[in-house]
Amino acid sequence: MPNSTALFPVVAAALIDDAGRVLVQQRPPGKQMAGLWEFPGGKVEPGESPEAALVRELNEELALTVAAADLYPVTFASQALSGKHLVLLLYACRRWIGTPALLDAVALQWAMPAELRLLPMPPADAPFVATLERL
Ligand SMILES: Nc1nc2c([nH]c(=O)n2[C@@H]2O[C@H](COP(=O)(O)OP(=O)(O)OP(=O)(O)O)[C@@H](O)[C@H]2O)c(=O)[nH]1
Repeated sequence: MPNSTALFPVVAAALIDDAGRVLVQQRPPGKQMAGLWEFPGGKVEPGESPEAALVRELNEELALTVAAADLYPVTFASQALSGKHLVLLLYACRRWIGTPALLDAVALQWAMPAELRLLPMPPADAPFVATLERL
């Protein structure tokens, strides 16, 4: 019989500014992977499309207004995480309304993709950095 592992869908955005920098945020204490730098995003709720989830998360976490049509699929990661199986979908986004606000994370920073290599990030994100460097 095949193993049944619950899929855990998560969406994340590489917000890219005019200088080619990408926004990352630092996870707060008390959350899983606290202190690590990640792409803004979060879990896809039941009944939600990935794009709708990311539009919602960017508004909840950063107070940004983003159109689903401005989210471009880039790549994904697939790995076991805490007894479930994480499927992490990365989108690129170059258009949004507003200025990123610190509503959920402890810190935000804009970094060139090559600079992301210096930041501690969740294991699933490491291949994303190489992909963003090639974008
Ligand atoms: N947002 C985000 N989550 C990531 C990334 N990489 C990665 O492994 N994850 C994992 O994906 C999961 C996302 O959960 P989350 O806690 O951010 O989601 P959420 O905002 O919906 O959570 P909450 O409602 O519990 O606060 C976490 O286990 C997180 O560690 C990433 O780059 N961005």
